[in-house]
Amino acid sequence: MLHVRQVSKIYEGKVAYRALTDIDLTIDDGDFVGIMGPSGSGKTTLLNLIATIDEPTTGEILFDGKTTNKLNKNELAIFRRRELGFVFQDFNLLHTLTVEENIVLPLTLDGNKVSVMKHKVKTIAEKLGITEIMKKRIYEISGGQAQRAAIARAMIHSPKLLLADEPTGNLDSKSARDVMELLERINREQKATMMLVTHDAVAASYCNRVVFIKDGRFYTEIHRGDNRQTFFQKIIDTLSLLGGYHNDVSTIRIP
Ligand SMILES: Nc1ncnc2c1ncn2[C@@H]1O[C@H](COP(=O)(O)OP(=O)(O)OP(=O)(O)O)[C@@H](O)[C@H]1O
Repeated sequence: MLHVRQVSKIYEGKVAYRALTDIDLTIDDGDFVGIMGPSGSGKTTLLNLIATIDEPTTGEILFDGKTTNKLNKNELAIFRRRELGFVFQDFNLLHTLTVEENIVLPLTLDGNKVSVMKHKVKTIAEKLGITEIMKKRIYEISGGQAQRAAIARAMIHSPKLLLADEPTGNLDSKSARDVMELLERINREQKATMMLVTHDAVAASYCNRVVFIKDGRFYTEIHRGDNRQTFFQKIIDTLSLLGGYHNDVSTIRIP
């Protein structure tokens, strides 16, 4: 589905900064990929390039065979709205709207029929276990519920790829686990393809594989297999080899 080919990113400025160098990454349909690396290693840069929020300096990104960095502004807007779903650390929900209004927003923007929207909202709310909070406003719900609502909003148009940037970063460990279990279930049951950037080894252990980057370059990749506990341990071991993670390791959550 997604091919990142020899992608490099240099931020131009008074002093040019090379954030990514020769990154290759393939994401197949139904994959659940975690991206980890020390602070400043280029994770968000990579996510932004895949999300078409920013363009690579060299290299190309192919989505279903199409080079996304060659699309014009209009095509990009449609591509982002139809093919991608986004989940952020701070949820990015509109506080004065209800959960339901937030979730339906992407469909409203795309001019869907009211009856179709109602049906989709109901179905996704049931799937994500948030039916009882649909009429509440965002400031009335917990962080964990807000992230579920954000996932519902990101998934309502059945995107081909769901991108998440630190989706558990603002959650306590119980809510973080609930959110990751939810993402894992959506990945398994709906074969939804997902990529998430995280500092959290527990969150990463729910992925099928984790790609590590260091100083903007590919470092290594590990696969989950059957046992999440063993995978968690492998992630911790890789992070300690990677270095630059001292602060994070000291506050790491126990799975
Ligand atoms: N718009 C920009 N202009 C210049 N430099 C930038 C820009 N965005 C990011 N950088 C630099 O590129 C490097 C990679 O940043 P990036 O945000 O991708 O790292 P990260 O791995 O996501 O870090 P963190 O885990 O702290 O979020 C950093 O050194 C950052 O300062």
